Amino acid sequence: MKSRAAVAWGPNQPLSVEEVDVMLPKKGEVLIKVIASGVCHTDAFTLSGEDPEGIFPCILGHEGGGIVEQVGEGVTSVQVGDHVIPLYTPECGECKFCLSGKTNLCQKIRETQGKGLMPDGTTRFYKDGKPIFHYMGCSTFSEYTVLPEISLAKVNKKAPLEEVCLLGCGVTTGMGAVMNTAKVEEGATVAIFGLGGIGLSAVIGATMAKASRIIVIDINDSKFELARELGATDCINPKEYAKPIQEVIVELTDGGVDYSFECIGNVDVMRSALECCHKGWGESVIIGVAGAGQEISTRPFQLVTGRVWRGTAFGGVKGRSELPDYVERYLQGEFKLDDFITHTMPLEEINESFDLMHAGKSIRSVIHF
Ligand SMILES: NC(=O)c1ccc[n+]([C@@H]2O[C@H](COP(=O)([O-])OP(=O)(O)OC[C@H]3O[C@@H](n4cnc5c(N)ncnc54)[C@H](O)[C@@H]3O)[C@@H](O)[C@H]2O)c1
Ligand SMILES: [Zn+2]
Ligand SMILES: [Zn+2]
Repeated sequence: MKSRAAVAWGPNQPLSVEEVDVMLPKKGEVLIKVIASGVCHTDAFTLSGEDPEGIFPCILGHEGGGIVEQVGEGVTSVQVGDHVIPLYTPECGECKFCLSGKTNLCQKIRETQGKGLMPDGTTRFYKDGKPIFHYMGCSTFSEYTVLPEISLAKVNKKAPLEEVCLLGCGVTTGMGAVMNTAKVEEGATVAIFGLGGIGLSAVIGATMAKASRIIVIDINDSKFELARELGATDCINPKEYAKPIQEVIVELTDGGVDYSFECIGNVDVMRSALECCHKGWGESVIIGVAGAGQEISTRPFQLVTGRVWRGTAFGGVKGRSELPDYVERYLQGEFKLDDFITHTMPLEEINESFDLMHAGKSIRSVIHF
């Protein structure tokens, strides 16, 4: 079938909105009509050519909300008309990782997904007979897209897909990192580096966890107003200090914070985030994705003296079994999503969303199909 899609023909080129052919879903696959998709920094990262897994041409987008249009052979967990959120971290429920109960990193289709292909090793997108690759198993910058059944979370139809699409990546990642990965407890002190969609969601998570102090750090002052509204208690711009920002935070907090979160993808900031943690117990969680080949460093003594360094993908959330509950909590008013949506636009204007992101003017742009 025909579909409008924003095709990334190569790194560092604007996306090209055109008509592509989408093949019908095969065994275990589902065709969905995408209603809305957020634009995440990870899309920009891949488009920049810095992502070692980036394969072109591809259709980017991984923060979507859609409606099941057609199911392939053997699909039983979703049916036509169901509202779904695509998952770049699937949940098969039967691989070693799913069965461990210790991680959300299902590996069932990892190999083919990383190559931009469906589990059978082929693609469902073509242009003039030429294959176009999938992206993160989602490719939500297309009006129609095909996903494996295990990569779909079925959610409450009452939730507006134009908003809960953000739960497909950014908001869940930030909130989950705080509540699931770090398990921030009431009264804890928290530092959050970077106030994009991820960092601001971490602020929401910290507020929900009743952290006593939420220190946010960004080089763009314009991010502070919303951060404060969401519960940040101290806003710090590192540009205003001559000394390393970790020293500033350690002084401010009588020895360091209980938890810190890096939501930028900058390895130097990752070091600051670890070193602003309290001796003996402080934990730092890396969320940001650094460029290919980059490495983190610190003095091992930082860890010997009790600090913990860890990372998280998709906030540690198991998509099929746990994401629907995030949607319910949103519907019950526990947190808002419209605060994050600074811009909406049709697919035809998608390149503008990348410009806004690079200029630091947006938190999230959402594409409406
Ligand atoms: N681990 C995961 O599962 C996961 C999921 C989604 C996104 N990510 C990654 O998280 C990161 C953040 O994504 P986003 O969409 O929120 O990005 P974004 O670009 O919207 O926000 C980044 C923020 O960091 C600030 N910043 C940049 N350099 C800084 C510095 N040196 N010190 C302080 N602040 C600085 C920017 O001003 C901006 O406000 C990206 O690296 C993205 O790839 C990870
Ligand atoms: Zn993302
Ligand atoms: Zn699995």
